[in-house]
Amino acid sequence: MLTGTEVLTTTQMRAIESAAMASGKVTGLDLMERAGSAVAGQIRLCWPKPGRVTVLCGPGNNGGDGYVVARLLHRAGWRVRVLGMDNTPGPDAAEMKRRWGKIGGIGVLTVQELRSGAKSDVYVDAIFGTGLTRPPEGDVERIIRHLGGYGGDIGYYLPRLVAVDCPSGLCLDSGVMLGSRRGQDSTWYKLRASLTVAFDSPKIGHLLEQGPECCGTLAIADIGLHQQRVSEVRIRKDGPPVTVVRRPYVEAIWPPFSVSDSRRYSDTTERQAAWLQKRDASGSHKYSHGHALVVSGGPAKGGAARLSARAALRIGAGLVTIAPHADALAEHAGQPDALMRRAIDDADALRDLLTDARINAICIGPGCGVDRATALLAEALPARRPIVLDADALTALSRNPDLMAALHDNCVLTPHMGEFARLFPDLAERLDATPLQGPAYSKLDAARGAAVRCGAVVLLKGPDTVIAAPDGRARIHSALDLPWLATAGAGDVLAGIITGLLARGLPPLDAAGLGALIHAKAARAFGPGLIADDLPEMIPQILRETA
Ligand SMILES: NC(=O)C1=CN([C@@H]2O[C@H](COP(=O)(O)OP(=O)(O)OC[C@H]3O[C@@H](n4cnc5c(N)ncnc54)[C@H](OP(=O)(O)O)[C@@H]3O)[C@@H](O)[C@H]2O)[C@@H](O)CC1
Ligand SMILES: Nc1ncnc2c1ncn2[C@@H]1O[C@H](COP(=O)(O)OP(=O)(O)O)[C@@H](O)[C@H]1O
Ligand SMILES: [K+]
Repeated sequence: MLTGTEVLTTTQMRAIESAAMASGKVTGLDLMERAGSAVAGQIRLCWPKPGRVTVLCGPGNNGGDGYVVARLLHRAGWRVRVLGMDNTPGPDAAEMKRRWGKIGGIGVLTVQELRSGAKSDVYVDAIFGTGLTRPPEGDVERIIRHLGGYGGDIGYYLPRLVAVDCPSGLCLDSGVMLGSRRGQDSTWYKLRASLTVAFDSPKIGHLLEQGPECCGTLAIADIGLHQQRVSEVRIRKDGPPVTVVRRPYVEAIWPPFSVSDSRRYSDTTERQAAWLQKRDASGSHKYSHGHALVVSGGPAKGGAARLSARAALRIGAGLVTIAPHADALAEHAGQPDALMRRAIDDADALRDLLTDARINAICIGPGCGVDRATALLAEALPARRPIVLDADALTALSRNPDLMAALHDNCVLTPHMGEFARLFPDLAERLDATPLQGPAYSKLDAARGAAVRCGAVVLLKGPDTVIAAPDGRARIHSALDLPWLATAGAGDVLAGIITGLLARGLPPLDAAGLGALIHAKAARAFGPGLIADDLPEMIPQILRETA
């Protein structure tokens, strides 16, 4: 269910590039020409009238792409200034530098040089790309700070920064600026490109943490590496052995803020849409769409679970039962009438209820209370039914190693960062450390590490939601355009949507991925002013619009 676009690590990208070259069908120079040509093409699409451009070229192949951009924009009538480094680049970059050298000069890549002369309409950042290994320092650091607006005038009115592959300093495996403290509004530097042109596929760092904000609009250019998008690679007889490691697979199911081609993301087929809308022949009566049980808590705590239950109903679970403590049963007498109610006071009562094998998905945590969640999880987990653990259930887990050990691959954990840190403190600590080396430890690494450790699907919530399965498959859902989704109860609704999808029979990773997508689409469709109660009510519209 749901096809996103494949996301690569920088190692995978390099392996694909090497395999392409080893196949003899393409040279490094060809790829560099195509990459530079894609960037120049995007610049001309965005700003058709030739103007002044400054191209900043670094020491490696990213810089090589920059020299191509300079040559092609010059040919298109732009007034081009190039600043580069006095270095010994690889042969392809050296050749592109030489070709540019026949057309124009190369200034020194320093802030003084950048500030001298006429201002440009467009600045092209071709300093570092996938080869960044450590925080920028020296002249390069000063240039990046300057471009980021901390160093002077250019940054403050620099609307047209175009990044080649990524804004320099961004680690494409994690989405953090190397050397910059995570999670804080960095006083270090933060480049904000208006356009980033990357090659073949998005990389992890384009989608996570600071990546989307720094990249601006993300355009993914096809540079003809399709033949390498298979796991088995044929090598020329005399070529070096190349292995392309392409599994486990990571997918982006929603693009960050703004991409040039959003059709690459979150496709549902006609058959999947029909299933979501119940137009197919999958069910003839309510039980064929499953029976979800949403465990609730004691008196005055029922709102959260009711949000979950309402969402499970709206996403199409055939039946939903809310199960509070008997003392709170009366509170649940109101809307929606479609909801069934059944008191559960203790683990014995839950065991009785679970003798009904038709209950095929459970949601536990929202408004449940930690002690109650602890007791009921001890009963529910060994039943091995699909189950979503959120809120108080996650706190219960973090306090009870026995419960943690009882998790299984039908479980979906939905922690936000605070809950994640309680559950997996060592992983959270690694994430919190200032990244000084690339590839930096990422949210994806953390979610995957957690999923492997606990043997369950882990959905780490945030503006960039990462979902990982114990077998290594993962999905990334970036929703930076939805700050209004950070509202009380939004997580309870998400837990309910996922529970409903589990009840309808989706496997846990798919239920979590599709749940995150529908949840965000509902928030996007409602817009600012959203409260969590609005989210379930938007689901019918989202289902209708699913193509
Ligand atoms: N993959 C593809 O399909 C294609 C890739 N292409 C392009 O190649 C780019 C990758 O090129 P790349 O590997 O040469 O690395 P790049 O980003 O230029 O930087 C590496 C250089 O910087 C240096 N360096 C690193 N950190 C540093 C620091 N903090 N401060 C100072 N120096 C630092 C590092 O030196 P070292 O770490 O060895 O000391 C090395 O010299 C990729 O982003 C894309 O634009 C396209 O041309 C064609 C298709
Ligand atoms: N800035 C943001 N932009 C987009 N989505 C966000 C943002 N902050 C949080 N979210 C999403 O909102 C939901 C909040 O869930 P949670 O933290 O559990 O809140 P609550 O416990 O109040 O329900 C999650 O789905 C999360 O991914
Ligand atoms: K760059």
